[in-house]
Amino acid sequence: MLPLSMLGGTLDPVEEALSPWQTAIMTDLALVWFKRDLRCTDHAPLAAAARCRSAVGLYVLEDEWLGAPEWDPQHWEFIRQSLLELRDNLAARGMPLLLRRGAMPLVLAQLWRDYPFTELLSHEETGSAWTYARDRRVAAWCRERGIAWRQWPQFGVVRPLAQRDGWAEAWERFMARPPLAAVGQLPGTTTPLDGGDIPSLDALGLPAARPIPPAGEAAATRTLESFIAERGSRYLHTLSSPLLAERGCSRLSAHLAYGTVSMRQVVQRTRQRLRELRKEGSAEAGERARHLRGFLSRLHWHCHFIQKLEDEPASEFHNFSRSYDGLREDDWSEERFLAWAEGRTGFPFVDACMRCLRATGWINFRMRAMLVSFASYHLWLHWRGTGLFLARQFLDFEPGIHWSQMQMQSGTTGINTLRIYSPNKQWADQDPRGEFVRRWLPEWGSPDYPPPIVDEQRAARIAKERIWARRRQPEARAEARQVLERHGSRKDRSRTPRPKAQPQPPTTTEQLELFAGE
Ligand SMILES: Cc1cc2nc3c(=O)[nH]c(=O)nc-3n(C[C@H](O)[C@H](O)[C@H](O)COP(=O)(O)OP(=O)(O)OC[C@H]3O[C@@H](n4cnc5c(N)ncnc54)[C@H](O)[C@@H]3O)c2cc1C
Repeated sequence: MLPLSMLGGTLDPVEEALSPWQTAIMTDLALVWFKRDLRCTDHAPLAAAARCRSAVGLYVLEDEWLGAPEWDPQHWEFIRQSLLELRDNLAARGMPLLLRRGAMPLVLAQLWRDYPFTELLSHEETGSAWTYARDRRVAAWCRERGIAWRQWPQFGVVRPLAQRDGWAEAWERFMARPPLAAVGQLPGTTTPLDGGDIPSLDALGLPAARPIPPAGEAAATRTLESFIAERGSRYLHTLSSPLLAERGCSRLSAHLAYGTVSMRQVVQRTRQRLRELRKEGSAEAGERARHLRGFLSRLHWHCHFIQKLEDEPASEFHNFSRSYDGLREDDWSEERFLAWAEGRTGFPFVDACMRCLRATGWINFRMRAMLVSFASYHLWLHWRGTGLFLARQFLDFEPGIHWSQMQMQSGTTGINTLRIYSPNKQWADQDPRGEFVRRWLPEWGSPDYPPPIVDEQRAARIAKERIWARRRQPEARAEARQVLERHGSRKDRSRTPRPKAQPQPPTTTEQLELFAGE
């Protein structure tokens, strides 16, 4: 695999990613492999394909993905709708988009017989373990045939990253570069190739998906524009409430996860709006800008979290801090898990959040954190099992963010502030009139609604004691420093090394914020 990093420098990103000999052979047959980058704009592989003698697009519906434990029908439905639009957009530019189903690299081998491509062009992918393994197979297959596989980063994720220092500066350089305009004309091919159907779930014999929001590049642009122009004007005030966040958050996560918009487009559009607001100069403009700056910092987090999985792929399966191994592994209870997953724990706000998520495929950050905190602390369930279930519920499943967040909210990173959310305090804060609970939990207050599955105070206290027992150990403290060195944001670092007195566990179970500042 060629280590092509576009971070840094001032050249055109496509040229910059290619050495002179590579540029010289760009007159050959190219195959653009679309993965989680279903767009025409700011797409480096497509821009490179525009310079080739012939180019064809490919999307592979992989059997391995369909069988993965994190897969859900809604994921394919979003991709399918995006592909339908992408195929039209590429056809208008003269390039066919082929759809194939099967295993990689077998699909490539079959296609290569009819269309002997010399270049495979794609974005880098930081995905689940099976995608790393598949990419290694594809790389070997390409190498054996002398096919050049060129990959470009699509976020501010650096491959390979020697160390975290300087990462934020690299992110900034990447985001500051002008997005690549949508290519005007693509070379296409004269070889007759079967386009292949973009199959519905029904045609695949798979269960129907829950309703999803509009997919594709045009919908991503509309969503971004409505947020920047109007919906985001009170962003920070709406973030935490499941009632307000639905409209007040950007709702771009699925678009970012499937690449129907690039992170750089979102960052630059936000910055453009910030410049306009600065020119306006009014107090109202200043307030709007404050909210958009809060949004901008979350875009940075997106890549910060994905970088963790890029640097430590095993974090999908193992605790970031191995000192926490064995903490919950033997305590899985299918009964507690099902009560949580089906929204019948007897904690109305937890259950309403779960029902909302299951119906819509989305819920805001704070409620995701509360759902995981409740499962990991009060129900003492291991994050891997609950994380797979949530991955299926989230339309926006993004492995790098997901597994890092699952571990953060379960207290196994060793470096983050631990929060045990009190479900009842969250309810009082975020849904004081009970509107959200009534909407999603119609049986609440009736005899059909179950009593609490656990004693909240007691369960939180026991969880706290168990975590503290680990966290206090010298090995855990030593390991935390290593995790911080490898994965920590350098902003965190300025808060971290303060020598502190031995901390004492708090006595309240309200929104426990343990180890703040570690
Ligand atoms: C346990 C858990 C699992 C999560 N799993 C995912 C996931 O699989 N995919 C995913 O996209 N987000 C995940 N998040 C982060 C966050 O909840 C969602 O990104 C956000 O709710 C999506 O809605 P939005 O696009 O309207 O967000 P906005 O608030 O409008 O944020 C804009 C974008 O910034 C990024 N972002 C926002 N918050 C975070 C965060 N805390 N960490 C990293 N990036 C962030 C996302 O790309 C998001 O689309 C998870 C959070 C938790 C607590």
